[in-house]
Amino acid sequence: MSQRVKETIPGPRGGILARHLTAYEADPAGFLDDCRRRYGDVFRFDTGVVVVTDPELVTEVLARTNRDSVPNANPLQGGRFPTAEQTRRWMDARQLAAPIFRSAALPGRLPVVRAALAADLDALDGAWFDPAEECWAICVRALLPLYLPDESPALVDAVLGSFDAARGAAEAAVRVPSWMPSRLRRRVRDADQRVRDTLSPMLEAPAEGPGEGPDEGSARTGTMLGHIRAQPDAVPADIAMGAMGFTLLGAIGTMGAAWCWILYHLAAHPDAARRIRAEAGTATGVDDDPARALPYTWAFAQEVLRVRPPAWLLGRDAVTAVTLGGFEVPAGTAVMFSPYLMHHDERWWADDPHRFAPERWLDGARPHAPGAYLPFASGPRGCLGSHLGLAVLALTAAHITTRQELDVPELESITTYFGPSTLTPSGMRARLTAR
Ligand code: HEM
Repeated sequence: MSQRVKETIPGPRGGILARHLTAYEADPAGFLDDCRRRYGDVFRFDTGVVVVTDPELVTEVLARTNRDSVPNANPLQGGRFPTAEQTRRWMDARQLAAPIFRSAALPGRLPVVRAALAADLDALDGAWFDPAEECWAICVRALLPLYLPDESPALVDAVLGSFDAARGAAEAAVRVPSWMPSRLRRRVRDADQRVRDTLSPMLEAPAEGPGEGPDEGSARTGTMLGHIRAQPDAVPADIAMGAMGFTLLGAIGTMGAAWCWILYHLAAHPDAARRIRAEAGTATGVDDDPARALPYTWAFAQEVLRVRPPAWLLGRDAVTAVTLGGFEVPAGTAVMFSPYLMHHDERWWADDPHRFAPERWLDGARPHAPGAYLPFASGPRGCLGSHLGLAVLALTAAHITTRQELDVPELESITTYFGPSTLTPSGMRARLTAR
């Protein structure tokens, strides 16, 4: 990499987007890939927006998050950067929540997740549904037993409401980032408040009953609520709220979208589905170590996240000027990167990245250049629940193939929607019927 700081980042004057919005919207990934071929691995995309497509540089940006960049500013907060104090408190909440999601903690937790998932999948029996509508609630209900000892329809509703409001606002923000209508802002704020109002009494109530006392707060088996209560020092309310509410909210969009793509690829690759069925039908120790007990199913989930990474476009906002690949990137620039693009770039993959091939993950060797597989991002703000997320996807594939028949008609007419926050299948109908 050249150490020389070049003066301008390549790309047309004034940026690409203003004059090519229609072409971009028609095929966002193809358009970005075309820019990459034309301008190189660092190109100027729009005023104040730079796209980076080299995995080494992307890894560098992600590793420096919280130091010289922050995750993209939220237009709902007027596009302001979080303050250093806000970031510090979120990192405290992350740290508090982390033991619940660690892979070593899965054996104690996976049975409840699996049971919740199975109940929802079985409840769909015989009905036609659009996975891109059902997936969010299914994921919240699958994760909720990790948070609370009892069911809480009120929290499920509040979390889904908040997620829905944020998603609606993200769609609108694509076109009106700087003057987000106040109606949308209010809707998001109200929905967010409902989550807080639902969670606050739970966090404030004295511990009582099974699953809530300090004994149940063990990092191995307890719920997030028990874990927070078991802390030796009282946890400040905003940090408890972050660990309880915002980790759950952070999971839904990506988990839900990935869940849809699992169904799609099971239907699109019947040979893979048969192999998963055979593996899951005889597997033992799934709750202890699903990656080891279900190696092919796990590889299938990894491959689904490769071909359809839900977070297909991510970014960081530079809070200080940075040098990237020899270019000077001024403070305030949004540095974007696309896991989707990197996952399909022949330069970074040992075998044809355009082929759906779970086997590429099986022989233990990494099938890609370092940093080229990023479904969970990386660095200090990477995904907190990556192992759990993969486990939920593998368990979904295992349950469906062993217990249900999956029908997805007209596969060829299903398209990929490159949304502002996630990648989802569009025009998909599915039916699960008990075997
Ligand atoms: C297959 C499922 C999942 C995928 C593909 C996924 C993907 C991601 C990605 C790409 C990010 C980084 C976003 C960025 O860099 O701006 C992220 C962040 C996050 N994820 Fe996941 N995720 C999944 C499941 C989960 C689960 C199960 C949880 C926990 C219950 C979770 C909790 C979080 C949280 C809290 C963050 C925010 C991290 C921060 O800002 O510090 N995710 N996820």
